[in-house]
Amino acid sequence: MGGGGVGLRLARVGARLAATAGARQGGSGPGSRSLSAMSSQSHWLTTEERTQVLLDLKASGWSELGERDAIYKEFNFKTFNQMPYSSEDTSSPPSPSPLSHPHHTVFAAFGFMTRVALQAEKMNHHPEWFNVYNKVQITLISHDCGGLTKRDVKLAQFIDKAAASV
Ligand SMILES: C[C@H](O)[C@H](O)[C@H]1CNC2=NC(N)=NC(=O)C2=N1
Repeated sequence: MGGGGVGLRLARVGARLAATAGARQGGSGPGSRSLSAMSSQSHWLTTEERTQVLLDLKASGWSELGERDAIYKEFNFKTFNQMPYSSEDTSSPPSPSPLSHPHHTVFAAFGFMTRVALQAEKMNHHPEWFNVYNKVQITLISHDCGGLTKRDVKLAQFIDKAAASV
């Protein structure tokens, strides 16, 4: 997918300028930026940072969404990472073996999503995602900023690590 087009780029620049203008306002009376605006502003990427991280993220399978300033990636799990019986259980595994069970991929996707969900809670930054069986589609965007920020990059990097360790 392309870079989002001129309209989106202009919207992004507009959002940044608005954030900067808010920051310049300062003060504590009405019209000054809120605490959340202050913290979200610090999450914006510089143009240089953005170029570099997007290169890295695209190399690992993320793409920019056309309609919003967000990134997207689809994960398909094939490996089995979670036994549907206790690992302490010394009895023989259920038959047929979970390794050959068509649903083993569902457990892998669940394990992955659980890790990501815990990290998202820790960061107070949450993915938009869709899961069916072994497929997980993820969109990352900072809703409060209306675009891609450092928080999305950090979460994307965590997600890639979590997927690799399933
Ligand atoms: C109230 C709460 O802090 C906010 O809704 C947080 C939660 N998680 C979030 N996640 C994302 N991706 N964007 C946000 O703006 C966001 N805001």
